[in-house]
Amino acid sequence: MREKGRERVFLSLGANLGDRQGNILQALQFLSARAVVKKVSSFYETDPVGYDDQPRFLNAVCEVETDLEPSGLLAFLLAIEKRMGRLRPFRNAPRPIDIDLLLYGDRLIDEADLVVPHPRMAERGFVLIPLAEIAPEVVHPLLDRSVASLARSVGEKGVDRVERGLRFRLDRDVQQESPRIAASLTRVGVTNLERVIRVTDGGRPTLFEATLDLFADLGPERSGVHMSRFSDVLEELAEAFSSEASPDFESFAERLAEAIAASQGARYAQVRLRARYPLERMTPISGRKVEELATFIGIAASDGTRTRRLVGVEVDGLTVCPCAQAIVRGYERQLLLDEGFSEEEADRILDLLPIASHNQRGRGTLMIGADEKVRAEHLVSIVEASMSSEVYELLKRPDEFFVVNKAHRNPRFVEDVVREMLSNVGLVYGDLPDGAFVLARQENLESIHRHNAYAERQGTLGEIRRELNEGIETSHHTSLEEWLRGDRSS
Ligand SMILES: Nc1ncnc2c1ncn2[C@@H]1O[C@H](COP(=O)(O)OP(=O)(O)OP(=O)(O)O)[C@@H](O)[C@H]1O
Ligand SMILES: Nc1nc2c(c(=O)[nH]1)N=C(CO)CN2
Repeated sequence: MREKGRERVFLSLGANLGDRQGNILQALQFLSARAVVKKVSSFYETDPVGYDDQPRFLNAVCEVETDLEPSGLLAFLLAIEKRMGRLRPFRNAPRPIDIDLLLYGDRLIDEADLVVPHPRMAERGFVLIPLAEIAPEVVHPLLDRSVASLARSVGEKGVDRVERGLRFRLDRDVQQESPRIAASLTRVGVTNLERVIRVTDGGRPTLFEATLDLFADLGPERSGVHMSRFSDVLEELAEAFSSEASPDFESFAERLAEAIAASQGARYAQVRLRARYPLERMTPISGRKVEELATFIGIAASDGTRTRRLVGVEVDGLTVCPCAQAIVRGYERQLLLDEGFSEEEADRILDLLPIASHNQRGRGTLMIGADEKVRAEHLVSIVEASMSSEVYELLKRPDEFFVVNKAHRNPRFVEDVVREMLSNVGLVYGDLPDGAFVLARQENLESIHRHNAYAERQGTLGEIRRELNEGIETSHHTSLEEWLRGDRSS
């Protein structure tokens, strides 16, 4: 957004010596050191005006925002020209770069070394045609005519729009050639692509810094995917999304997977997205509002006709080791017996008091794949309820005691946490079909070891329900990849 009262400033750039495109881009880069370049027109190849016996020009126009006053800006432009090797052997001589100040808001300046609007702009097609492209409605303050109208008057003769790019001949499309070894590949693509994406959460558009992995499959007959198309599709979609109502991370991933399948001509495309999401929470005892960040995960896969999607979360919590707690309890019981307490008294005392153990930060992951909408915020609560205790960024003393006490009353191994998650999912999502998918994972950063403890269950809700409700062990655990690729009716 333009700051209130800030004037729109337009510059023209021209070059007809050396690497003309490189020179204009270099000048724009230098300009960015003291101004914000808001818009740049296309590049135009133009007939020389004034002194004919010289090479054709490359011209462009840009709009900048700057806090430099006109005289300071002119000095800056001249300094850039000089820095880029501009000599002035005679008027209208060929030059690696020329930067003119066309318009500075509505200001009229007529000084010895600066005239604004630029005195010759209204008769120059190489200025007006690119200017009309980025600011047709702007009015020339002396002539009181719009740029579009001035451009129409001078016409486009001798001003030809050119594509930017390095000149090279693409004789071969290497990615489309046959590979030496004809094996198909399961997933090929880009990982760790970082982008700011916009999600309209409840009508309010919010920016998220997301990390994306984008994949397509590759047939045995093609040597490669089109890497650049992955991010092309992403940019287009990110733009389209900003104007749409209430999509979420999973639908972003879903549309992206569909667009990748189409753009790559792939039979299978997969998108994995992670973003940090702020959650408003309340501390347990002091009731203070705190904001916490959880990791939201969106995964989608498309075969061009059908798309499967998952929503997931990754949440940190606290787990207390049941094994160490049992050892401590046994030790304390003996101490009490040695002090003369009866067995009954010792057990009563130990039932009453919290028992020490080692505890650690655990990372729980829960993902659900279904056509039905599943809210990631709800999954956060399921994961937290499955550990010994949830954790908080900020705790007052009574809150701290609450967490420590709760955790020691609920000792859990990684296996317990995963099983709790499965049971809680069964409880909360009784209405989801058997074909829905669940991944529950817990990794504990053990405090008394250097290694981590890990447990995981993947499977369809049907498989999990058969075990939980009917006690029938399912020998096959449908994996995430299988579910994403396969038939959901299982
Ligand atoms: N609006 C303006 N933008 C840039 N330079 C200007 C402007 N008004 C006056 N000048 C003066 O013109 C001088 C010569 O400029 P320059 O050598 O770039 O001219 P040119 O590009 O060859 O010709 P033209 O001015 O017709 O584009 C600059 O040193 C500057 O002081
Ligand atoms: N086509 C074209 N002709 C010119 C140009 C220019 O940038 N493009 N600049 C000039 C002096 O500023 C003189 N003539």
